Amino acid sequence: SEGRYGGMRGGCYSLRCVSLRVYGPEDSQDTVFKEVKPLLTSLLDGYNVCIMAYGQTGSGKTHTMLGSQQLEESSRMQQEAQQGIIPKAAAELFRLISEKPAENHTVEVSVIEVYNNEVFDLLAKDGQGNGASQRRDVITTSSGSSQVTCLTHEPVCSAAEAMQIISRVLKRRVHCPTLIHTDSSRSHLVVTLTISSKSPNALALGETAASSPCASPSPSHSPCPSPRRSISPAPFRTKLQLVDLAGSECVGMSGVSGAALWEVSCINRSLSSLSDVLGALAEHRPHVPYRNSKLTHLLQDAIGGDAKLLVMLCVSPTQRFITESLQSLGFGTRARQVQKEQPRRKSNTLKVKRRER
Ligand SMILES: Nc1ncnc2c1ncn2[C@@H]1O[C@H](COP(=O)(O)OP(=O)(O)OP(=O)(O)O)[C@@H](O)[C@H]1O
Repeated sequence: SEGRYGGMRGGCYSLRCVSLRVYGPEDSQDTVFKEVKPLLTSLLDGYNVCIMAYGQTGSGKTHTMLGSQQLEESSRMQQEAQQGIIPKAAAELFRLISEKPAENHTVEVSVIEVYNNEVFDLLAKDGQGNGASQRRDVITTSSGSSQVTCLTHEPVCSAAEAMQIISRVLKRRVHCPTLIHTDSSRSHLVVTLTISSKSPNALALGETAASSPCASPSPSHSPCPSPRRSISPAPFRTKLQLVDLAGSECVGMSGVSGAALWEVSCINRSLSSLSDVLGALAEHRPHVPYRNSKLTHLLQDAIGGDAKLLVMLCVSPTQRFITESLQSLGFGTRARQVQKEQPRRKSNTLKVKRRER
């Protein structure tokens, strides 16, 4: 098979591993999504969920997470079949919500890019109200969780609306052609769907959700700089984090230079920090170096916290990339060695805390 992925169409060029399962080139996006789907039910049951795609540059992470973007002339059904995990998960989430009592759940979307070890809010607007990504800080709150300050959250009432917003800002994500991949993403992308669920018995202790975002369509912002404590009844919130990591790459093979070389070095360093964090968690080390990179600080709760985490490994089937493939499989092995604490239900957590008061 060919050694380059960039620009090739029609076939499948990656192996995608979900949990202990391996998907080959003949497996469709729908088949892969079937594995992911049951996790989404957990969101409405009160759990945080994170789905992350990891692999070398050009191995199919964006294809897996977002899907094919070159299908303008194909039918709606073909387009839907080619969608990746993000649009399919958004559709499934709203389908699940439609089965629940009306107006019990509201959804907000936020989109973050981690580029050159800086966090950018892709939904931010400038002083004139025009879309312009803004740099943000990641902080650790008093409860020990990580939070992006002043992050823009846009309320959405359907999967189509969520995808419209995401597609609009994806144009701002940094791309650069390399010898391996003509449209290579140079940043990590984190799309978050935050679900606020009404729970009449719950008292908010820390995070409070914006009230009925669809009734008031203006974007809200996360607390700036730290969350306020409230004792008024409030919905509990769960997060679906969908992460398309930038690809690990060997500088010699990608043939980049100048500013692009600095990008590669930032990508490789942040991915190696992610691997170090997994190593520290797997070995139960007392110190986990979350703060060694913005990426790991940002994803701290998903990697080491109480979220349900699914890592999708994208691996090239070609012999030319055997070293990179082994490195990716090593990353997957580390991820599997992490004994995460039992995922915690947000609704239960609030009720337990309430009883303790
Ligand atoms: N399973 C697949 N089926 C069909 N096409 C695929 C598949 N996996 C990857 N491709 C194609 O291969 C090319 C590279 O894939 P993609 O952009 O997803 O790589 P990537 O891992 O996100 O790369 P980078 O890290 O450099 O951004 C794209 O043209 C994509 O459509």
